[in-house]
Amino acid sequence: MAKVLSGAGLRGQSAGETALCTVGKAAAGLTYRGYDIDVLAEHASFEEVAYLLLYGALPNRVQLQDYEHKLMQLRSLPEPLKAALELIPKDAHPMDVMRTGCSFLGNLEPEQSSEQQPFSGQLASADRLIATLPAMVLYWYRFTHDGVRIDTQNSHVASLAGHFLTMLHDEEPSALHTQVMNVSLILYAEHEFNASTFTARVCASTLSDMHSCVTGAIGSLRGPLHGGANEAAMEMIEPWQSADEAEAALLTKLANKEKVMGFGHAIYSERDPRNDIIKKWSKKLSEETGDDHLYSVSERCEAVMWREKKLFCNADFFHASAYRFMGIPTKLFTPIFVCSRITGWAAHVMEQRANNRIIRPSADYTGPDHAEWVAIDDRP
Ligand SMILES: CC(=O)SCCNC(=O)CCNC(=O)[C@H](O)C(C)(C)COP(=O)(O)OP(=O)(O)OC[C@H]1O[C@@H](n2cnc3c(N)ncnc32)[C@H](O)[C@@H]1OP(=O)(O)O
Ligand SMILES: O=C([O-])CC(=O)C(=O)O
Repeated sequence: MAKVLSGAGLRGQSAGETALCTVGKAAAGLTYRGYDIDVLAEHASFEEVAYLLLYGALPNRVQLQDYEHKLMQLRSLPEPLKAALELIPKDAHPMDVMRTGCSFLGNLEPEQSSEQQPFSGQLASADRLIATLPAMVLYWYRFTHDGVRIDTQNSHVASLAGHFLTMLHDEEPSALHTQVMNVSLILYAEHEFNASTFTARVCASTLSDMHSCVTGAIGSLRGPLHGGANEAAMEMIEPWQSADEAEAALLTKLANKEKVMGFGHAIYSERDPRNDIIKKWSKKLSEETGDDHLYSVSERCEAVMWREKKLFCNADFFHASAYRFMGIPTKLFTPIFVCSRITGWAAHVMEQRANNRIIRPSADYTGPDHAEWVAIDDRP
């Protein structure tokens, strides 16, 4: 399943060790701490997966209840953070809001660390970010778009999946929507040395703080070649009213050598194991909402891309339609990825710190051998 990897972008080079995740390994595929992604998506809650990644093992019933309770208690945003979020303009991108929110929280509640106990507060900071990142983006979104100041504590909704949708829609989601959101958060939680996680690890390797690592990672996730692809995929498919229209438009894109967002992967060669899972849920939501074209447009895109280019849907493509069926605005798609991947990022930061050496690769120099100094007045 893994590609033959070579060339630029550090592709195919091991940049360190991890016990958190396998991606594209023969006979292993995608696993979190040894647990298969299909099994986790079928049986686990996002909170269980977060606990597994951060605390090292699946929680028992009491540990899970305690953890859920703890995350619920941590949901409130400090007043100065709310005030800062209210200053961010409505047309800002929500990923930039999250980047600022994370960084601002780092000023208000810096990660605890001392000479005697370096990074003693790392788990507390990670849990606080898991609990507040959904609130940060939705507090800002609802304030700037709907003129309301939402209650981010939301103490009657236990799951983070339900909490997110409740803050967005002002009503508790259906069991189906809570389940799909829960699965989505599990699928996005962790993926080895992807670009944003590697950003976090590089930052951690300088012995920087958790909020700096996560702020940097949010910036890396934002781009359309990484997490931003779920939004770009939605923007692409949204105007297409039928599968035939989608096929014609896609063929034109390919003829023009355009990149098609939501397809291809740096590591997987034939399939992204997360796609089958989210695709199944997208289909279910399409049936539930009475959708008459978005799912069939998406399916046709998948067929055309495979037929023409042997390119397959990555995790992002069917997330686009699934989120749309749940009434989630496109610009909140990548922020949901953040709400999930914070678990993987924080686990990697802690893993890097536990066996650290500053990450500092070399470069192949391609500039001039020797340049003669020219006085400023003599320069062309
Ligand atoms: C959750 C995630 O972050 S998953 C990734 C989300 N990103 C996207 O969906 C963006 C679209 N996809 C891409 O840009 C790429 O497939 C990436 C960034 C994911 C991986 O990049 P790479 O590892 O460099 O891709 P790879 O080496 O397989 O590319 C091989 C060829 O296929 C082409 N290709 C790869 N993906 C696509 C695509 N989505 N559309 C069109 N052509 C593509 C490349 O342009 C390249 O062609 P070339 O050799 O003529 O230059
Ligand atoms: O692994 C990657 O390069 C990108 C990806 O799918 C992820 O981060 O989930």
